[in-house]
Amino acid sequence: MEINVSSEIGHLQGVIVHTPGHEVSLVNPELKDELLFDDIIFEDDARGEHLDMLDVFKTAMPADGKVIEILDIFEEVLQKEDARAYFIEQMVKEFPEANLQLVEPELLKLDPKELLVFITQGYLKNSKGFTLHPSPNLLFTRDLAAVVDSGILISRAAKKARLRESLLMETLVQFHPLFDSVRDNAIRISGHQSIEGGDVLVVNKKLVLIGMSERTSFSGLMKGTEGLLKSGVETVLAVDIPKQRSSMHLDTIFTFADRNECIAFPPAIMEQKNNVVALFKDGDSIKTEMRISLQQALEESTGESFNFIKCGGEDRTNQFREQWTDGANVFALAPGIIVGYERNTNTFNTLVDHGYDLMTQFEFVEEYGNKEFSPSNGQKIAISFQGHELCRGRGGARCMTLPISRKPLH
Ligand SMILES: NC(=O)NCCC[C@H](N)C(=O)O
Repeated sequence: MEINVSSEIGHLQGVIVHTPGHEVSLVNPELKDELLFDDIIFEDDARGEHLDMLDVFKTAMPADGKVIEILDIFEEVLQKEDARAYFIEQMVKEFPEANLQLVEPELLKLDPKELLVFITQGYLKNSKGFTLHPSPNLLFTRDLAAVVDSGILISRAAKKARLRESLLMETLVQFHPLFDSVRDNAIRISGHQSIEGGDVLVVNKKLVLIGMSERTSFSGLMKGTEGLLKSGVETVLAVDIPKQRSSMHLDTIFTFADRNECIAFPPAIMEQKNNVVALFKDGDSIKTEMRISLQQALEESTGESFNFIKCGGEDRTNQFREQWTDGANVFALAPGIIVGYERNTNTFNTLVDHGYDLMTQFEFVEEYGNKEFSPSNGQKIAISFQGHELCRGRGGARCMTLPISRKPLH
């Protein structure tokens, strides 16, 4: 499969996901805040909801489309002794407080399956009492990297609770053949810098948005921008967003639904002024220019107009409630074909006002499950799926997906 994503909405052909496993059952109420979950979640239902969501993806994708479970490809990588050694070495280095050097010889002896248990659940067989915290946020594969055109930017998580996922992604890119074409030019963020994939939105191959958020530091943003500008992107729009839990990434308050159509959380996007800086290449350095708003910046950079649909509709309380449960975090399966949590009813009603047909996940699978889904030009469908457990991890459909291949837009 060719790695290529040149928009947020091109027909999905390849996506990396993680269906939640036992690691989510290891989040206890005492630890949930440190582990970035807002509640404890029920594993069986979360898994069922996730698998149902994947059914929708598979229904909408072309016959040769691929939904890839990240632990499947990571297990393949861990068959290689040098990959196991590399990953363990990074873990020892990045988590000095965990004293992993004490169990390094045992870690090196683990078979791939046992190592996966250690990575996801923190549990080390035969080493009594030696545990790390689990990795429940692996569910949000979006934040591990961003494919931009035919390159990849590997995230470096801002929070310790997610840093293990960054090492996993780095190891995947280093060792899995899926990433052969992007390995050598991958953009990497080092040291104390941070950037997370939920902050990176690909408008087109020349234009990328990066959120300056709770999770993406200024130097992480600049380093990411430098790499993107070298790789052929012409403009990065840095979007300053509130640094807070409810909007920890740009994609929690802003996503693309169709050509020139987005869903936005009004208070943090539509009602902000002078919150966007355009970054371009200027010889060997980077030039900056202020922009009045995200809408103006998008329109000026593309020469096209954009329609911003309000997450939660007109009512203020609904805007806040539905942003909290990821109403603004939709995932596009194709231009105008989006999925989002069913519970965000006001957002769905607003989408209907903007010409979307509403379908539940079951109606969509029933209608298109036995035939190839080829979206016609101008067709708009908003597909709702149930995620009452999933949404307690504080992420929506876009957060749970790392697209690696989308058809180019014409
Ligand atoms: N792109 C996203 O917004 N991802 C959601 C991440 C949720 C996760 N519990 C976190 O706090 O990192």
